[in-house]
This record gives sequence, C-alpha cells and structure tokens, in this order.
Amino acid sequence: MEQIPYDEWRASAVDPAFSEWMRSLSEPEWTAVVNHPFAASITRGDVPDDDMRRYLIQDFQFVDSFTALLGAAVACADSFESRVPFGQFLGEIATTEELTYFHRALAALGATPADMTSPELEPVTADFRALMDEARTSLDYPLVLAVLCVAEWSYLGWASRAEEPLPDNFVYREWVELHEGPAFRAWVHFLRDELDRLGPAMDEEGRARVLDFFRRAVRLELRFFDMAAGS
Ligand SMILES: Cc1ncc(C[n+]2csc(CCO)c2C)c(N)n1
Repeated sequence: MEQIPYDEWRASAVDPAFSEWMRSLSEPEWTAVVNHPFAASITRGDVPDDDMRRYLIQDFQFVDSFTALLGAAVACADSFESRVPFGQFLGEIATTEELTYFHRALAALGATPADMTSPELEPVTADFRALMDEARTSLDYPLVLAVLCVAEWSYLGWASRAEEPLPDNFVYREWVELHEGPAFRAWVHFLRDELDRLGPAMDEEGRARVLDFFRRAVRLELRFFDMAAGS
C-alpha cells in the first residue's frame, strides 16, 4: 500500500488516530490476520489437536519474549502513569492466566515438559522473537509500543469475532476469553492511546520507523497463523 505521510492522511481521515494510520497502512495483512481461518477455527473449537499443540508450543516461546518486552516498556515509558499498566499486565501474565493456561492446555494436548521449555523453533517464531528483541534492546518507547500493540490489538480483533456459545473445551474457550472482554479491551485501548499520544509529536522519520516495526509485526502475525495452519 502507498505510504501517505501521517500529516496529510490525518486531514481527511474519519478516525485520525496515529494507531489507525499504521493499521490502515498494514493492509491487506491486518484483515488477513483478524479473519484468519486458523483463528476462526479456534473460536469454533475445531482445530485438530496436533495443530493446536504445535501452535501453543510455538506461542509459549512467543509469550516468553513478549513478557520480556513488557519489562522493557516498564523501563522506557516516559512517565510513571504509563509504566503502571505494563507492570500490572506483566503481573497477570506471569502468574495467573497465561502461565496456568499454557501448562493446562499443553498437558491436555499431550505436550511434554521439553516441548514447553526447549522446543525446536519454527522460522516464524525465531523471526518474531528477533523483532521483539530488536524492540526491547532499542529501549525506544514508541518502537516497543508498536510491537506490543500489534500483538494485542490483532488478537482482540479475531477473538471479538467469536460467536456464542464458546466451545466447551477449555483449550479453546479460555484462549478466546483471554483475548476478549472489558479488561483486555481496556488494555488494547491503553496501548493505542499511548501511540496516538506520541505519534503526532514525532517527526516524519521517527513515524516511519514506528510504522516499520508495526508493519513487520503484522506480517509476522500473519505468518504465525499460516504456520499454525500448516500452510
Ligand atoms: C503470535 C501471538 N501474537 C499475539 C498474541 C497475543 N498475546 C501475547 S501475550 C498476551 C497476553 C495475555 O494473553 C497476548 C494477548 C499471542 N499470544 N501470540
């Protein structure tokens, strides 16, 4: 897609948010992620066990780097008010939801402890971890935000397309519930608000760098679901 400078785009956009500028410049991949057949299959609970196991084994490695990236956000956010939500979310992931979910779901799918701690990484998992490492070591707050925001906003996108009733099997139901609902929505809102606050004050070169991280993350989300679907 053509790259329209933010200042020009904002003048005629229905939603002039900086995050929306980046999202719209990440088409058609963005829509392909939130409408991905593998994600739709999760919401219906009909992913074959072998595929769901492979996906969650790889995703646990993703979540490890993601958690480290949240730590970087605590470190490089530009105010106390901004640090706190990252710390809160970090605490939730590290303790309750994410960790117990992965252990229970992977046990139910017959994964071994070694599958969780030291699996062979798929190329897309390695590439995604490399992008998160690049953002983390930059300690550049907008770059960190861009990668976090794509991961969370895109997951909210597919999970909010789930139809009631959710699957009985907890492996699917809880994975949808983790990425939907008022608390998760507020978290995504916070990440977008931060980008919307910082983007307009940046120069064109700075914005282009944030957009580059945003787009790379969107492409990796698409490749990740493609990997999971075995395509
Ligand atoms: C490839 C991939 N992209 C994004 C997410 C979303 N995500 C990562 S950590 C986290 C917090 C609690 O669930 C969420 C929502 C994912 N799991 N896997």
